[in-house]
Amino acid sequence: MQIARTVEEFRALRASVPALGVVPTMGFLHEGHLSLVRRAKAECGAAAATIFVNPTQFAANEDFSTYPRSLERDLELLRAEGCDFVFAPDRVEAMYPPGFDIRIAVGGVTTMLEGAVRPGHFDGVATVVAKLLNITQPTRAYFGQKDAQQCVVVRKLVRDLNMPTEIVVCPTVREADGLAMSSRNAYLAPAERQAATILIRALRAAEALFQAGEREADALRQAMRAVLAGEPMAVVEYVSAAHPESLAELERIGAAGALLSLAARIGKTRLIDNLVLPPAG
Ligand SMILES: Nc1ncnc2c1ncn2[C@@H]1O[C@H](COP(=O)(O)OP(=O)(O)OP(=O)(O)O)[C@@H](O)[C@H]1O
Ligand SMILES: CC(C)(CO)[C@@H](O)C(=O)[O-]
Ligand code: BAL
Repeated sequence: MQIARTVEEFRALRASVPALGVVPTMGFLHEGHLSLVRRAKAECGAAAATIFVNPTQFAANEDFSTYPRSLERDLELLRAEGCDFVFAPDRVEAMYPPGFDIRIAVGGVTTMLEGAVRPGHFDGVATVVAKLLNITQPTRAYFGQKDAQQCVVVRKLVRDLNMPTEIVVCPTVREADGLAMSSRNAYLAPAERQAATILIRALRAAEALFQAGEREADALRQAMRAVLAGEPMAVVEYVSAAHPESLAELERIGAAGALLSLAARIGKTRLIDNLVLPPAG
């Protein structure tokens, strides 16, 4: 596995393979990230991961400075997966040199859900993903369904800017008790870790209602809220039953299916999760 610490170093590595699958990450890797690397390697022949905790997607009150970091361990895990290349910029200035003055605002799909709670977050994500895709020039880039709105934003970014990379969205990898794997789970104290399963339990309650024939979106949102209310440690930020592409809140679940999603704080830790209700037929 070869490690590039600068854009120039990565470009030299990129030129050595015909096709490349790229997995953008912020590091502190877990099985969710590794599942993406495995798929990139299987589908493209060569795989690369990027590791960069991007300051521009964190608001001033968020956890940029405390975000967990573990480069040596991450590199070991990637090596064990047969990852070919890693782009891990050695300083923030490698991505944002003096005079850097561009922000990409993707528009409509960034205003709700995560975008409403984290203003400016998706400008930071879209800008850094555009840079990472330009730097790594992937045949395909792999993202996790856990960050569902991010997937919608990235697909739109690539489509609207005619970027020649195919975006692949991969299933959310979960712990045995259903908790979606996330680097931020490391913040949870043992009692909080237990309480955190309330997110997937709320989503599954709404999914079960849907499977039993319920099509009123309000009933599904209510079902999620009711389950979340049973966990005193959970402070709910939003629950949503939205159109899977426009992310607009639905009145009824129609032929397109729906994205059920939610965000809650457990103590100081902010967690998100979602489930997709499939399209009809
Ligand atoms: N449980 C998971 N299953 C599948 N993919 C995941 C999972 N968790 C994260 N990913 C994906 O890995 C990529 C990098 O995510 P990131 O480094 O932010 O990790 P994270 O665990 O989501 O961290 P955070 O705690 O910041 O949400 C993203 O495309 C993300 O959707
Ligand atoms: C896509 C990403 C690597 C951009 O910083 C980040 O938002 C993430 O890890 O999901
Ligand atoms: N996994 C999405 C990155 C973030 O929360 O900033």
